[in-house]
Order: sequence, then structure tokens, then C-alpha cells
Amino acid sequence: MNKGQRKFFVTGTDTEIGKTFISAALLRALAHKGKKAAGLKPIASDAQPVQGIMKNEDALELQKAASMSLSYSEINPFCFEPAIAPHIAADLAGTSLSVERLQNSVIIPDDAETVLIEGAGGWLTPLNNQETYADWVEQSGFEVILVVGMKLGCLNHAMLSVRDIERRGLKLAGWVANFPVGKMNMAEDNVQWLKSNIEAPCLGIVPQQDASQDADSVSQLLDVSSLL
Ligand SMILES: Nc1ncnc2c1ncn2[C@@H]1O[C@H](COP(=O)(O)OP(=O)(O)OP(=O)(O)O)[C@@H](O)[C@H]1O
Ligand SMILES: C[C@H](N)[C@H](N)CCCCCC(=O)O
Ligand SMILES: [Mg+2]
Repeated sequence: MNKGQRKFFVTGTDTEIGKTFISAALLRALAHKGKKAAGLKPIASDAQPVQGIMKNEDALELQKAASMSLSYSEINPFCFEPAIAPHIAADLAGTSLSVERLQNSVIIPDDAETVLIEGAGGWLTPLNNQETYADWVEQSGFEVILVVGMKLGCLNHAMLSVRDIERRGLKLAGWVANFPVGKMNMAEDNVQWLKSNIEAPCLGIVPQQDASQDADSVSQLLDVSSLL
């Protein structure tokens, strides 16, 4: 067991709000700080065949951004084709997900100094009819990073997530205000409200980027000093 290792579960206020986008940038920021960092996407539902093997774009992005190189199956042990809730995708594939299966299948590389583990959807995404992804995070004792997709309604989603993370006794290591869909009315007031109401540090405010901005340039908008 690597005692100095820090393990962060990256969750979000919803699906499609920038967990992968921000995780890749965090991995680049950690690499710039000289950290040996790995990115995992244990469960993916949305995959295409790449040279005959089903692969998920999030897992490939994390693989590319990480300073530590891992095989595809180490990054993404559970991969399903349809872009739907993972427990339904697993069922359609004739299998199932559970806390126990995650515990047995997700290998945290011991030689990584930092590990970022991207969830799927929001904080309470189901694994099955009884368990949620958050139950595995709680059992594993990971720290949590919350990506807030800045749009109307996000204050409620953010606080519901923060409250449940805290209720489980987990440490919220930080949060990011990400603007995946451009302008939001009164954006600064919304960010300010979150800053006043979330105790954990804001790791960055990321406006909508144009296609030319890669994870390296987005990483400059993030302050990872509290994650080192
Ligand atoms: N700040 C941003 N600027 C520009 N594009 C962004 C930004 N944040 C996210 N996006 C884009 O929005 C889309 C959704 O982001 P992303 O895939 O990171 O979401 P996600 O939360 O990881 O979704 P999922 O739940 O499927 O894992 C992607 O095409 C991503 O490139
Ligand atoms: C397919 C999608 N992009 C995500 N990977 C999975 C989103 C799960 C959402 C579950 C829910 O309804 O809360
Ligand atoms: Mg993603």
C-alpha cells in the first residue's frame, strides 16, 4: 500500500457537464507538477469498437492525459456499448454491477502518486437496484472532487451532492465551476454563492473553451496545489 498516495473520485452535478473534460485537465495539471498520476474510468456506458475492442472515449481521454501509462482494461474494466444508465447497460449485456464487483475489479496502481477516478453521471448513479456508485466510494474512502456544470439548477444539484458526500463522512477535496454550454445568466453571482456555501476549495472556474483548447491549456485554469 502506497501511504502518500491520494485517490480522488471525480463526480459531477449531472452527466455531460464536464467530468472528463476537467479530469483530463486535472491530470495535465498534476503532470506539470511532476506527479505520477493515473486516470481511471471504472464503469463506462457509451462505447465504440476500436480495432475490434469496445472502448469508451472518456477512458481514452484519461489514458492520453495521464502521466502514468496504464492499459485500457486497467482504466476501464466495465465497458458497455449503449449510452444509457450503467446498471441498465449491464443488465442488457447479461451481467451486473455491484460494490463487490468494483472492489474486485478496480486495481488502484500502487506506484501512482495521485489517482483520479471518474464516475458516471452524477453522485448517486445506481450500480443495481440496491447500491449506488457512491456506496463504493464510501467503502473505499476516496476523497471527492465535484465538477459543477454551471447552468440554471446547478446550485441545488451541487448542494445535494455536497451534503450527501459529507453525510457519508467523505472529504470533499475541491470543486470546479465548469461552463460546458457557454454563457449563464448572472454566472459570477452563482459562482460566488457556491464559494460561500461550499467549504472545500474552488479548484478553478473554467469558461466554455473553443475546440482549439486542449487539456494542457485548460489545466492552466486549475489550481491543484491542495491536491498534491
Ligand atoms: N468548459 C468547457 N468548454 C468547452 N467544452 C466543454 C467544457 N466542458 C465540457 N465540455 C464538452 O462538453 C461535453 C461533455 O463533457 P464531458 O464529456 O466531460 O462530460 P461528463 O460529465 O464527463 O459526461 P459523462 O457523464 O458522460 O461522463 C464534451 O464534449 C466536452 O468536451
Ligand atoms: C451515458 C452517459 N453519458 C453516462 N456515461 C451515464 C449517465 C448515467 C445517468 C444515470 C442517471 O439517470 O442518473
Ligand atoms: Mg465523462
